[in-house]
Amino acid sequence: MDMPLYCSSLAARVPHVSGDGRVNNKFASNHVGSLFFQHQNPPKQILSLPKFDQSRSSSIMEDQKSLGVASPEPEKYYQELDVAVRAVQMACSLCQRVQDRLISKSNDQIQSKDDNSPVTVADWSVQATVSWLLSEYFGRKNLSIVAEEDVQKLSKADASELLVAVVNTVNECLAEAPRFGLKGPDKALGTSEVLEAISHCNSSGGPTGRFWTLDPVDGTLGFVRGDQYAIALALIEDGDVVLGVLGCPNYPMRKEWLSYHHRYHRIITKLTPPTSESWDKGFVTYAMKGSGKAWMQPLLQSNQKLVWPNSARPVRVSSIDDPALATFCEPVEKANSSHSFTAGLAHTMGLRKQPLRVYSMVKYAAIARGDAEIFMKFARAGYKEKIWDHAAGVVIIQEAGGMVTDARGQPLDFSKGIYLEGLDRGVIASAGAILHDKIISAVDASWDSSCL
Ligand SMILES: Nc1ncnc2c1ncn2[C@@H]1O[C@H](COP(=O)(O)OS(=O)(=O)O)[C@@H](OP(=O)(O)O)[C@H]1O
Ligand SMILES: [Mg+2]
Ligand SMILES: [Mg+2]
Ligand SMILES: [Mg+2]
Repeated sequence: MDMPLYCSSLAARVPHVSGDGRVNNKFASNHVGSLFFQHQNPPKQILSLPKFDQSRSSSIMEDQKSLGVASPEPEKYYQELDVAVRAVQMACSLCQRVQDRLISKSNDQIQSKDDNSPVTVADWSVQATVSWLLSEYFGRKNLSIVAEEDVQKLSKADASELLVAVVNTVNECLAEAPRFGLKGPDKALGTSEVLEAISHCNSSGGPTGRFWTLDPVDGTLGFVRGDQYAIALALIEDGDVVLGVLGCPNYPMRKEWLSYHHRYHRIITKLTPPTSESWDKGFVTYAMKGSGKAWMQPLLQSNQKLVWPNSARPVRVSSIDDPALATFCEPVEKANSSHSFTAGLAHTMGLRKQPLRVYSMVKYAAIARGDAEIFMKFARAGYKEKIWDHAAGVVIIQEAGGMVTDARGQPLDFSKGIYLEGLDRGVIASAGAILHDKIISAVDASWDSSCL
């Protein structure tokens, strides 16, 4: 039986890092477990690290060798991965609560940004919560985060109700931190602390050093429609995505329900709407670059405590390489990706199944866990893809055995700031090289006659 990458608990002793980045040695008292070891020479910000199981590490490294995967330093990112998975679990729980409220009563917690795209209490609240947690664990001073949202709208005079809703949602979520094995604040955060946590995520990334990238709610349109959405967190070092964590709170138990759309279900799927019990399954999937493995763990239920590895199991891409048997997914909105172009590609390469149109990076998760074989996105000319919309999904698919490139077969470049600069035409993800080559050839054959 495969084991998750590591199985220590972060929960035992956590340094308290104050707002200005100083560690004040105040350890959490309300944590579960005690599997920590003390570093001989503690690094500046982090005084304790999760216990690293050396015997497990060797077997991971052997697995990697047999897969031909170059092994990086195995324990380098374990603490980051541990905090990131727990933070995304918390964010999933936050989003589920907010989505339930949004769906049950229409209210003004859905706003439009300047580009007319939606943003909600959940987008700002997740960004504040994850930013606050990362600051606590890794020190605010050296923490760089590139994330989607800013405080412009929230800081306006007429947004006071919205801001109160965000502050309350953040505090409601952070109060639950101990259940997820993390330390929350000693007292509820004030408005300025919440705004500060959101606006701290204003890094612009780049080719050197380490930064996180966060899409607090990816597929906000799906989120407000009660449909699929994802929470995406990745760590990028010297331009490479080294960790990816994707929370998919509405991922259904049966993959057929992925194509279920609340508004159109009768016409499109002819499936009976799933009950909330079976619909709201969800999971968090994650991977560390070079490990040769990707994992998924179920969402924590309201009566549970997160005990690592929380029943994690490995995920692997599909072995299907015959286009006639493959399923491809793409964005729901035509405005985000040309459906007519992908329909032409599908015809050219012999894809027979109907496209699976799903909101958000859930599409990346679907490929990683073998529920679909291809993801394609061809945005209109002039649109520049942002790093937070792809980083987590890319490393998870790659470690699960799949491929992600642009339409020239080049890797996506996360080293050029907030955009995927130099992206050739579109993003293609697949379960393996045979399908991938066929898609790239089909794009080449169809591109000149397309209107993109
Ligand atoms: N015009 C245009 N073209 C291409 N892409 C765009 C465009 N506008 C927005 N976006 C980005 O698409 C993200 C949502 O992607 P999805 O795959 O979920 O699209 S869809 O809603 O299913 O159609 C969405 O992410 P979120 O804003 O986090 O939802 C955007 O970053
Ligand atoms: Mg997004
Ligand atoms: Mg978003
Ligand atoms: Mg958005």
